[in-house]
Amino acid sequence: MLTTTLAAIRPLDEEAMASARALHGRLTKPAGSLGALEELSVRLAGLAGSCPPPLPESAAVAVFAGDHGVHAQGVTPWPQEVTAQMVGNFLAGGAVVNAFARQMGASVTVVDVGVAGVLPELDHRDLVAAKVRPGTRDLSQQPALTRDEARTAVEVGIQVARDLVDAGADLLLTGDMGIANTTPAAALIAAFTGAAPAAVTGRGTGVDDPTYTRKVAVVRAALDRHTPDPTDPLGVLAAVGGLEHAALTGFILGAAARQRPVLLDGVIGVSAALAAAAFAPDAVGAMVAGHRSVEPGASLGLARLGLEPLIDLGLRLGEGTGALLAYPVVASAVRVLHEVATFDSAGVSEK
Ligand SMILES: O=C(O)c1ccc[n+]([C@@H]2O[C@H](COP(=O)([O-])O)[C@@H](O)[C@H]2O)c1
Ligand SMILES: Cc1cc2nc[nH]c2cc1C
Repeated sequence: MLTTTLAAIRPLDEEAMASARALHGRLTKPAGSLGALEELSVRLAGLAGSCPPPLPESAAVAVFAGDHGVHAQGVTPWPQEVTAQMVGNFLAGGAVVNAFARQMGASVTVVDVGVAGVLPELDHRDLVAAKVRPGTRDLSQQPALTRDEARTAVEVGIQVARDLVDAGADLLLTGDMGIANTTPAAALIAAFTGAAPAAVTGRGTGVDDPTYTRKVAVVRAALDRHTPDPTDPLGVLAAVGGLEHAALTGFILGAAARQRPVLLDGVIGVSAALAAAAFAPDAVGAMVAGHRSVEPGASLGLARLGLEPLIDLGLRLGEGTGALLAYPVVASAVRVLHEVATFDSAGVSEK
């Protein structure tokens, strides 16, 4: 499934992009006046292979949840059981992602790809039960996952993307939940960019100074132990990744293979995007950076991918919340190509 997905990922369609650029030049606005939205809409035309590209009308967030053996190293102040408890909160509709999704008219799909704790007794109809294993191993001591486990998690993400697209989703949004998951995200970003552990490691849920120092040391120790090879993305994900990071990698690849844009949320989505780009460089064409997380690794990773985030509100929540806030910006960028009059049709004089 991974191999066929990678084979289906194509470069952007240059002809559709040229048409979109030409159309922008005829619309009733000064050339370039929509800033980043213009190039975004051009790219989406290239992804869809048509101008205008389809207006996104059915956005779907997938929140991939997993736990982390590295939690044992004291890299976060939160107890591990919060991951399972928040999955319960997502299913009950009580989390920030649910509130934002209702605001934006998006669906929320919760995927248990590796929660260690016991999920609360709830209506689980909205839960995709795809646990690869109950949490990763401690990446500072041993590989977090076997290659087989990492591949299985990637394929969970591909399948979720396929199922959402088959059900009518035309825009996919990354979401994540996993106490301690900013530690593997930092390690992945360091592995793929070559940046120093201190440059990519952030304060996650809000760690104090001693915890931050420990977290940087843990990321450094993991990289020293495994020396992950950035040209072997499955090996990197297995050594220092997480189950939700691996599944998100597959989710992004699955979106790209079906020519659907995928809006990246925070640092976990960005770390997965780097892995996806290592599998298939053309997958970057499907990626849209939703927002700039305050995690330093997120900015570093986006710069490496050549992506500029659409919004910057100082968020560091995860769940898909930053991606959701950017959804109306993406839809507006495309709507311009569908609805705005040309100078000719509206009888507006050109300069
Ligand atoms: O999206 C982000 O950039 C982001 C930044 C900081 C924290 N988080 C969320 O917080 C959790 C991980 O934080 P931590 O400190 O336990 O590693 C996890 O559930 C993430 O979704 C997410
Ligand atoms: C309460 C809580 C909610 C979250 N949502 C995403 N990560 C989170 C981490 C915590 C701790």
